[in-house]
Amino acid sequence: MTQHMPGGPGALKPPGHSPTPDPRAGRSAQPPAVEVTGLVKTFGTVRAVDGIDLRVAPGEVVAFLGPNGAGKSTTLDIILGFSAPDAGAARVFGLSPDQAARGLRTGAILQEGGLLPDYTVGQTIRSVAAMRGARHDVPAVLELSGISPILGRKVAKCSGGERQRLRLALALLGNPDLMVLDEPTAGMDVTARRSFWAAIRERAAGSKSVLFATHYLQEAADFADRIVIIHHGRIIASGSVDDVRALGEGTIVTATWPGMPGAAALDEALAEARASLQGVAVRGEHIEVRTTAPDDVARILLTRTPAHHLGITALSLDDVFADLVEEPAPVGGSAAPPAR
Ligand SMILES: Nc1ncnc2c1ncn2[C@@H]1O[C@H](COP(=O)(O)OP(=O)(O)OP(=O)(O)O)[C@@H](O)[C@H]1O
Repeated sequence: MTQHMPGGPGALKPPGHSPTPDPRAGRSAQPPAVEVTGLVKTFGTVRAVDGIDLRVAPGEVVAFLGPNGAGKSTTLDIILGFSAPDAGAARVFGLSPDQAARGLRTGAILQEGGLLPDYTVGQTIRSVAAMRGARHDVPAVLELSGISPILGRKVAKCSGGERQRLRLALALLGNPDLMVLDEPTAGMDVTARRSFWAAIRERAAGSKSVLFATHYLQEAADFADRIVIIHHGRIIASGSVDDVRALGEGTIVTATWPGMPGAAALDEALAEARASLQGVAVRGEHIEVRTTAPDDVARILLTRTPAHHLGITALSLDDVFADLVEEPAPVGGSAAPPAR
């Protein structure tokens, strides 16, 4: 299933160091923050990226979602100039990825590496700031990243979440126009994740572009203007959270069935609505039915079975994501087989 939908980019403001920003200029007047066309990258027999076209507008925040091995990091590495594609091209603000990186227009958080274990956090920040010509930005970045309390700590002694915070500080240095973040909050607890995104938001504030890969669907829903789903090296869906959610077919009906005798009883009760059923799950007395005819299922449950406490909810983003990447989509996470 391949679905593409128009994106919903955030408000456009000219990048901070545009020489003569023209307030009348529309988004089309500037080159896209990212423009990737026909990108292909293979590793031996693995086609990691298989023809990706992607555009990120100035000021747009885009989440890259996909299962393990989908090709997210490979694509981001090409956009950052760390590796070259076998076919296709990537441009960043109209420049080659290398030129954009050298001109300090991009900042990045990568999944691994890049930190020297014997340096302290403070030494790391100061030396990268010096390399990027961004010493003036250090106080603001310290404040934004909330890393001041651990400036004297050796990187080797930092927890996973603290290292991610340090990577955030490094990515922010020099106030780049595009931040490319590869699973930036992996290993962070919920509070740290929230303050991480608060810092990115404060820096980005509608004028910077952010392209981030994540496995947290809620994070994508909360922070991105647009979600791009990649699978087997191809984009299979792109749009706002609502656009992506709308790709899912069906509705979830939940209820409590006192003394539930087993899935066969539910199957039998719903025989009349069988054609509409996409999955059923029974956990103790709790039942969940995924269906394209929620009203019929609700009526049957309430009038012909002991079921009560009925609820009808839309599919979650997780359900839709699971459908799109063709993994089994058990209703409500149960391993019960579909009722069809
Ligand atoms: N340097 C490499 N050498 C060989 N194969 C590679 C290399 N880099 C990536 N791959 C393969 O390319 C495919 C895509 O990998 P990639 O890291 O881009 O996926 P991903 O979507 O970022 O996955 P994850 O969510 O697990 O980080 C995988 O099959 C991976 O094993």
